[in-house]
Amino acid sequence: MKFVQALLVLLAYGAFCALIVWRHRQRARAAAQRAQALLHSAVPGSSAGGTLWWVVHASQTGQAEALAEQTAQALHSAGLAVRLLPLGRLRREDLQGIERLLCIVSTYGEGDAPDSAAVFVRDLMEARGQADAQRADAPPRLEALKFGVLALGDLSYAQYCGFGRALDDWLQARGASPLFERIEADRMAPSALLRWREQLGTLIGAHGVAGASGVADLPDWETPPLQAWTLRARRHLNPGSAGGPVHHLEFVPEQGALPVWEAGDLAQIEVPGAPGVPRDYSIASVPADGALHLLVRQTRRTQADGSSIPGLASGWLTAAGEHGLSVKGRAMLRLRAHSAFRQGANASRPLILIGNGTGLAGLRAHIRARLVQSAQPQPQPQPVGGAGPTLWLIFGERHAATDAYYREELQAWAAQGLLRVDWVFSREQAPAQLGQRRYVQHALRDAAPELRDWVTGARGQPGAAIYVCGSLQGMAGEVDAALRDILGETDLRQLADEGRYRRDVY
Ligand SMILES: Cc1cc2nc3c(=O)[nH]c(=O)nc-3n(C[C@H](O)[C@H](O)[C@H](O)COP(=O)(O)O)c2cc1C
Repeated sequence: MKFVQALLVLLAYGAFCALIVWRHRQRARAAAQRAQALLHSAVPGSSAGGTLWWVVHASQTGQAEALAEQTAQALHSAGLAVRLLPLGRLRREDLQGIERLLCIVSTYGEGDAPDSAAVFVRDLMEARGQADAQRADAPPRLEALKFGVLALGDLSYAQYCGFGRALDDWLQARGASPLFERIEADRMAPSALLRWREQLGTLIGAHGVAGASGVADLPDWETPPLQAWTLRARRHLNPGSAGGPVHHLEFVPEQGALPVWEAGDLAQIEVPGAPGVPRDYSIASVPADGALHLLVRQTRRTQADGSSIPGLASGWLTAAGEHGLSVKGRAMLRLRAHSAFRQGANASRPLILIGNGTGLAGLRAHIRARLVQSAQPQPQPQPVGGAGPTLWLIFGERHAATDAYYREELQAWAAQGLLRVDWVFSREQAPAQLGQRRYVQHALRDAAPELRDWVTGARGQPGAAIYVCGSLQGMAGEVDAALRDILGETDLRQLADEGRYRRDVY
């Protein structure tokens, strides 16, 4: 009897959990569908005069993009006509006809625009030809435009909110007038996001349709809560390395099933010593791996007396004991969709994956996603041999003996013909070549003809997409220069515009 009762309770609990998961998925799907409906398409609004509200985002890791989706949704729910798109897709002709514009933009590099806005900066913000306003490339005049800017940034950078400020200044210099003072959010500060929301409320109050729902009714506006995850395993991948210790970590949720994410997404982790300042890490696995994998290098901070101690977040993640996270210990974590680095429309293209150091994490997730896909039964027999692998990894580190992370699995996939791996070790040169270190950009230049074949589709496969993950300093800039030389400036720009050149750099 007791057994039956227990079974019934268990079944009821199981059904309850399933319902919660189902409702959560329904809501997430509905939110994604709403955002999709707004993307690139004007939603017919019933506002007086039918003014179209343009909501644009410039985002590297998706925070500005998510806030722009929520902003667009709020306006739409209030009965306003809305168009949502990346700032990089805003054309000169569009801009000249716009009356209302809301910009949510982050800052990267040293006060620069995110990659997706590079076209806008180059073609519009840096346009010369002031002397002759009739010229096609003259900076536009925007007297009819009223706009608002939400600038995302991080106060620890010298050029705080550099791009948001530059965009604001540029719009005003072109004759546009601000609807309200620029709002700056230091590391997504809730107080700043609240001010943005209040400004939206005011705009909606003034322009929205009576009776329509507005900001207050919006679901999913808040950042999703952190969840408790358990560190299931940790492995030191580079003992004896000249570089900082690199660890492979595996997390599973403390309760419930593994949530869904895609290759390219990020995990945000809050470290006990730094509440409210979560750190982003590229996820190195896909859900089919059964756990969330991270690749973390222990960094060191120099103290006032010249001695160095482990970095707050990386130190905690990579050490057990009192000041660290032990295996079976708990970490508070949330997943962040990073649409700019997902496969998206590149799902059936070959991938060229370029990175260094722990940048291998994001690239490994893409490789694993493809292997999971290829392991599933295919409706059509896949072409065997002939055209060769559809994944090409070009990975740079220091020493072959210590720093070839995931060597066994990568080599196994290479042996199966699924993957081409080019290892580039910078400190393996013969003594005579010392001082001429070899990095991924050199490997790219050496393989230029093959790279062109991959990208143009000359191998009998669709043209490849290029993904770069790793350090901005040194690697990403040099890789970009090498790609420009190999493929030509215009073609590389075209690839970026088509979403076939994507970067996750830090
Ligand atoms: C490599 C890197 C460089 C950054 N440079 C700056 C900067 O110069 N100024 C600034 O205010 N914020 C800077 N940030 C912080 C981002 O702007 C901030 O994290 C923002 O919330 C990211 O939004 P997104 O997810 O929409 O790209 C930088 C972040 C990274 C990872």
